Amino acid sequence: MSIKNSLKKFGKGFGYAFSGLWRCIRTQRNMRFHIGAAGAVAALAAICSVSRSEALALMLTVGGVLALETVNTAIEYTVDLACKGERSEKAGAAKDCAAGAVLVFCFGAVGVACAVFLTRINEIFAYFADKPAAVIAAAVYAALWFCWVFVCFNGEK
Ligand SMILES: Nc1ncnc2c1ncn2[C@@H]1O[C@H](COP(=O)(O)OP(=O)(O)OP(=O)(O)O)[C@@H](O)[C@H]1O
Repeated sequence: MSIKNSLKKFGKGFGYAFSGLWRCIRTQRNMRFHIGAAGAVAALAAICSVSRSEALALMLTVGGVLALETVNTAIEYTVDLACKGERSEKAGAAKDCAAGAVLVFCFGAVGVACAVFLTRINEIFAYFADKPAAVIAAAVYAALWFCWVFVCFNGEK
């Protein structure tokens, strides 16, 4: 295969990956929830000016949750394809186990977030206490997050 064709295929691979991610976002409420949570974590990290190692831990856990949710979606599609609409105990168990894996990682992510942010809770309250605009921005973010999770792309499979 020529280098030109190899490069073309390499580029196309990224396209397929982004298309998979976009499908996951459109079809999975949980994925949209995680993305909203990632935005909130990024904002809190900026407010608290976390250390480099804390930022690293947060980025790894956020990335892990999003990646695992994408794998969970792939497993759901594969199971649905294999079942062709039939119900089966094993199919249900496969989906439940995949969802359980995401849940375990989410518990870990919440642990990391607590370890980073709970020690700075006073700093966070102090930041919002004298900035009414920041409180309004947080409320608007929460409302948009809710719509992003429960209204956008509703019913897409
Ligand atoms: N083919 C199947 N056979 C048996 N149980 C299934 C099957 N498909 C799904 N289930 C059960 O239903 C649960 C939810 O399945 P899934 O994540 O596919 O969502 P859904 O039923 O399509 O609904 P939605 O995506 O709207 O939340 C699974 O975790 C599993 O327990």
